[in-house]
Amino acid sequence: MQKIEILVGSMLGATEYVADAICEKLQEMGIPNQLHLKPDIADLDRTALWLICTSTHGAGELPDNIKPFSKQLEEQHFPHLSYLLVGLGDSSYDTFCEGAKQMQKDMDKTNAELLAEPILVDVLQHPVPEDEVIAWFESDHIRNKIQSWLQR
Ligand SMILES: Cc1cc2nc3c(=O)[nH]c(=O)nc-3n(C[C@H](O)[C@H](O)[C@H](O)COP(=O)(O)O)c2cc1C
Repeated sequence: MQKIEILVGSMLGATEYVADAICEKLQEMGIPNQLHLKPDIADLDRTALWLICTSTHGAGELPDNIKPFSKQLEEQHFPHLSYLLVGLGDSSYDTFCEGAKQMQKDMDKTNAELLAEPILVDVLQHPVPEDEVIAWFESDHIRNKIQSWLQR
């Protein structure tokens, strides 16, 4: 069966909580999945759907644990790969969710297909970001996208 690879970029753990919540949801749905807390191209299944969850740190930078993966993407070509993107950030920074936006640019360059509009969660408005992300994940729009990907 098709699987979902969950890639996490997190500095302080908030995005990891979000990824854990998605993992639980996928378990309930009976969809095989794997969590990657230190994403590395060599460990990832390229036939899987990738769900990339990342926060932003520094001045609009990716978290340290996912920076090497972003670098690895420079040499990749993924014309058959699909992915979803979840960003966490704080709107008091003028570099709101730049990490997730950077990740989207990196993935775009590989020719991977972004399956749906990314969700960018403002932790200032939503102190429990996993609630927002799970609502997005369970929306008809995202469920339908995942179901049609699974049936490909
Ligand atoms: C030192 C520091 C720098 C940050 N810089 C940004 C930023 O440039 N843009 C943004 O949208 N959020 C920024 N944030 C907010 C984090 O992205 C937000 O708190 C997020 O929930 C952290 O998730 P994590 O615990 O998974 O790393 C920053 C937070 C800290 C502590």
